[in-house]
Amino acid sequence: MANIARVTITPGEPAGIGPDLVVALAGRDWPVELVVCASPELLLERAATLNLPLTLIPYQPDQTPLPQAAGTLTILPVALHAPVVPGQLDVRNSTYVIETLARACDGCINGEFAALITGPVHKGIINDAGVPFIGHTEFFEERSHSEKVVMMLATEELRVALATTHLPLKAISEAITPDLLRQIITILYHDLQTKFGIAQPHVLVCGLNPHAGEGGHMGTEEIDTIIPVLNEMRALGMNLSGPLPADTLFQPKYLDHADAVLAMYHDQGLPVLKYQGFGRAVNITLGLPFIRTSVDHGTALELAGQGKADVGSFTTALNLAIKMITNTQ
Ligand SMILES: NC(=O)c1ccc[n+]([C@@H]2O[C@H](COP(=O)([O-])OP(=O)(O)OC[C@H]3O[C@@H](n4cnc5c(N)ncnc54)[C@H](O)[C@@H]3O)[C@@H](O)[C@H]2O)c1
Ligand SMILES: N[C@H](C(=O)O)[C@H](O)COP(=O)(O)O
Repeated sequence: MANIARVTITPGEPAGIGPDLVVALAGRDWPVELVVCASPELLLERAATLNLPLTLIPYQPDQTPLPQAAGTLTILPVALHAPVVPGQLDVRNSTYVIETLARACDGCINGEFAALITGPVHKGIINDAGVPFIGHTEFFEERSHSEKVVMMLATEELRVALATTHLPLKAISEAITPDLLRQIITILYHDLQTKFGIAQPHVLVCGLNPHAGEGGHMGTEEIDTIIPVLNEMRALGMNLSGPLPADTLFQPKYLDHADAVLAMYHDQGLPVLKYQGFGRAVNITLGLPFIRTSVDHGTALELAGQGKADVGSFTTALNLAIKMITNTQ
């Protein structure tokens, strides 16, 4: 990396394991500056609870970024709205969570930060506060005025992107339109090339229905929508296989010759990915004007403040963001 990059981190839900994981990140040196958008009191309290050393360095945007030394984090303060008890959600802190995401996102859009790494939020409690919130992916899409973004989760061995994200099952068929598929495939293909350095990606595309529709006898979305769009995109030079039956494509025979799988919906692709690599997978938002990676798990409220949370996915998310910064420099 030519210059030291400055990346920003949001710990997510304050009552969850996010703060534990952020404090744990300070257990080693990092080659980038880690600017955490969070309450300083929250991080110091969680470090004390976990008996981990932590010194917070005030964020100074005008200073040249320095690599983060073990035992420290750089802090961009965001005030809590209520005291935090690990494991106990408090609706009053929902807007605090949104404020951390907004500040970090805006800093990425204006070039202040080279990447954003997010800890887990609790979607339910944010909505309970009256703030409509589907997920980080959709929040950053809207805030950055991106036309469309793509959720992709990845381990060292497998990448799974989603055509639709946090939708109820009954809404999925209608959501999979030719325009959506064209947008998703274009972004996936482009970002595999530019952010992952794969010159000619090969993507396996799942069907929507059992047996990829069984020739139209178990659903017609493949014939009506997916096959025509894949043919169109192949004519543009993209290496796409499918639509393949989702129950049998996740085997080495197919995966060994592919760079990513495109699943039609959340629980078609993510259970396979998380079975294969939960705890070391990364959630990446493709199509944003900045790099955003995240953990593969949720808030795990029952583990907060106990020293039992595995920091593997957060560490992998940060390492991948650093690699992506290098790939795009
Ligand atoms: N990145 C995110 O913001 C994100 C991702 C997934 C879920 N969520 C949210 O998290 C909340 C809880 O979701 P859930 O219960 O379905 O999933 P969860 O990931 O919080 O928990 C699922 C299981 O995995 C365990 N687990 C999770 N992370 C762990 C870690 N780092 N170390 C050890 N064990 C871990 C939990 O103890 C639990 O048994 C929901 O509100 C959901 O929307 C957020
Ligand atoms: N769909 C993600 C998962 O299952 O891991 C998770 O809910 C996080 O999504 P966002 O990054 O959009 O919040």
